[in-house]
Amino acid sequence: MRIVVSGGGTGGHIYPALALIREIQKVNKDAEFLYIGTEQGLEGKLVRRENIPFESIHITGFKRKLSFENVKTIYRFLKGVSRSKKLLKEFNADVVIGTGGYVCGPVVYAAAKLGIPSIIHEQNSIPGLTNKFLSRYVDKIAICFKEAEGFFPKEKVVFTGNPRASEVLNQDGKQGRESVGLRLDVPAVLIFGGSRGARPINEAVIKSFSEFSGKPYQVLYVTGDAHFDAVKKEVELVGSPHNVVIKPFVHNMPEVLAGIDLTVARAGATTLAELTALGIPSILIPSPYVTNNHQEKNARSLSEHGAARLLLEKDLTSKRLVEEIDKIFMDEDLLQSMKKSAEDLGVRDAAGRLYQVMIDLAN
Ligand SMILES: CC(=O)N[C@H]1[C@@H](OP(=O)(O)OP(=O)(O)OC[C@H]2O[C@@H](n3ccc(=O)[nH]c3=O)[C@H](O)[C@@H]2O)O[C@H](CO)[C@@H](O)[C@@H]1O
Repeated sequence: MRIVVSGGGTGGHIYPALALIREIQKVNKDAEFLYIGTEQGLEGKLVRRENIPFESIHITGFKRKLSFENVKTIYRFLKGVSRSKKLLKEFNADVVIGTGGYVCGPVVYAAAKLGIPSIIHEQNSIPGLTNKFLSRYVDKIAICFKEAEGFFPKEKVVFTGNPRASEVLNQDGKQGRESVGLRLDVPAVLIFGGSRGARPINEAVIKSFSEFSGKPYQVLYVTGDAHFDAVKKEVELVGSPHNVVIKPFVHNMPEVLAGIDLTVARAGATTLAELTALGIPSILIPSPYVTNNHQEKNARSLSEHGAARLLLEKDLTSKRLVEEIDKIFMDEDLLQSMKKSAEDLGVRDAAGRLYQVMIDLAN
């Protein structure tokens, strides 16, 4: 099968695409892949690291306000469609899947216009602009939250879950801990703000450093690549406790997650798919800066089930952050019940389900 995958901008769209590719490679040695992304997004870097054939197109997103930029965006979209058509024909694609981000717009639209079977994968509980637009043209829409169903034509929707949930399974947590310098004998909390890091979380974490120093747990704090230098400067001023490990980005997240007892994170949909697949309790601080506040809705679907505790950014202080972590670590019953509730929500066979949708369509 010749498969074109497109998805970009942030890790939340790219990691599900990569997970899907890796899972298909395991079961179908003859499958061939072409990834179409942009040069500006994280995908150029992440996909090339995996030695997957990569082609790029130039595209930007629509501004919600009326502006001349939107005229340029329409022009880039049309140019992107024509380049995508050329790439799809040259590659002779059997099926095309978009996992989100602006770049999927022209690629998946071009596939639909050429009559190539097409799918979009919506990770979130509320879809973004690109997927809403594409839903009119594609053959199937794979979703990860039941709440997303109502936004799409009913007959096209299929619940698959997020392929990243399958990829994080069966990893070696001991190796994960050792790879980032965490001790093996003390509980560990991972704190990170999505694939790009989040300044409000960074600010609260740095202010918590003095409190962390006496705690019976250790902290793996991932700042996000772009924030690392600024954080390092501030940390030099306040000093870093011996039980806090600081990293700009973690490339082996599946392995690291396998060694983690509790997570503090934004509520990006792919992160949530990983946490539920592994049954990791979490404190979720949804980003209020995303379309239709979709992260809060993502987060509530876990917190209402007892799998996570919700901490809104407006209530985030260093004191509250440490209190929330302590509350869970000091109460073994709470920790275990959150673990179990998270596990109940995991869709661990998501990659296989999504691949099956692709096979059915291509045939
Ligand atoms: C600001 C924004 O628009 N965020 C969106 C983006 O989030 P974002 O890109 O942050 O996506 P997620 O939180 O869903 O996923 C992050 C991914 O990056 C990985 N990771 C993260 C940090 C790190 O150091 N190493 C690493 O590998 C995580 O394990 C996960 O696989 O896409 C998500 C999925 O559509 C959306 O729900 C989010 O609202």
